[in-house]
Amino acid sequence: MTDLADKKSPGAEPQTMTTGAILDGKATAAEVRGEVAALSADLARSGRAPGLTVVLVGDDPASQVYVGAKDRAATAAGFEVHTVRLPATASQEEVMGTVRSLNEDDRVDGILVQLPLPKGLDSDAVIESIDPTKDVDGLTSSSVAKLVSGREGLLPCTPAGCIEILDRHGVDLSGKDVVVIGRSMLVGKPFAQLALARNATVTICHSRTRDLAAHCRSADVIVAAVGVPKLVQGGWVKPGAVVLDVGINRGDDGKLVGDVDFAAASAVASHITPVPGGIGPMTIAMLLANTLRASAARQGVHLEGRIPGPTL
Ligand SMILES: Nc1nc(=O)c2c([nH]1)NC[C@@H]1CN(c3ccc(C(=O)N[C@@H](CCC(=O)O)C(=O)O)cc3)C=[N+]21
Repeated sequence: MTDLADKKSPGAEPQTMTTGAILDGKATAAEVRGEVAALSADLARSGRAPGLTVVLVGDDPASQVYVGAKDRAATAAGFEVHTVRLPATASQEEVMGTVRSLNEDDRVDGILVQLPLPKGLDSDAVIESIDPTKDVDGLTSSSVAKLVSGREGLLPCTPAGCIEILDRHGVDLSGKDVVVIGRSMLVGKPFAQLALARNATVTICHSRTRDLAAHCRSADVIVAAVGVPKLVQGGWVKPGAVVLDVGINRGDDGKLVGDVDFAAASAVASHITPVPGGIGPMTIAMLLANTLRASAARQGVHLEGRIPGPTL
């Protein structure tokens, strides 16, 4: 964690405003990945290393970048990683057939189908075809049902990464007013469920919300996950609030920008995640943790309690 107050030049006026601490997702994710790598080595000694297969359909440039990052991180953690590449013209049956053969492959502990799929493919049906015990993205209806009903299961990686970075910095959600901006199945809805399980009071805002700024101004924690560059302004953040920026928007200059105006929000927030270097790296770290968990379960090895990441 970097305290912004440390960056003052010598002799500067003492800071009277709330100074935000940057929640360093890159460093926190590295810590998680190190723990996963050590457990992965234990597992490899007693049986075999965790196996992750990523299914990439088409040639979306952003997806190529993300899949490359997942592959490198999983390889560095000692996993057996494979990427199955299918052309953008692949049929529904070809994609689902690929998933079914991975379901039956004993060396594959985790299956991740990179989203979004090319137009014309039914991604819900593809996701549903994943064996729930191998659903390291936590997106199948089986995983969603477990999350909503409070039973242990594989949690979606981005929301899990949000909780994990808070846990590792001593930020407790119990009793807090949490505002989630965005209602996607990948982030907004599952994060709201996790925050609820941590006893937060949760409001989910979306495109039809009448006064988003007012909701944000009253929030103790803001989670921005809509994909609108710099939507959350500094004046929307209550002094001392916690801000998690899940937005990954590519600007015209090619640079990444989040859903939060970081410069303005970081002056008032108590803790804030940057983009890049915030929730993105945590997402990948949680994918590794989920794959490790799935692999230990498949191999009948009890690592529970030692695997990083939130549980219900
Ligand atoms: N089935 C599926 N599961 C996913 O989890 C999934 C997906 N599909 N489709 C796309 C989104 C996006 N996503 C990211 C993961 C890491 C970074 C990440 O590490 N970003 C770096 C920067 C990377 C860069 O420079 O482009 C950072 O924020 O610091 C970003 C985005 C996972 N997703």
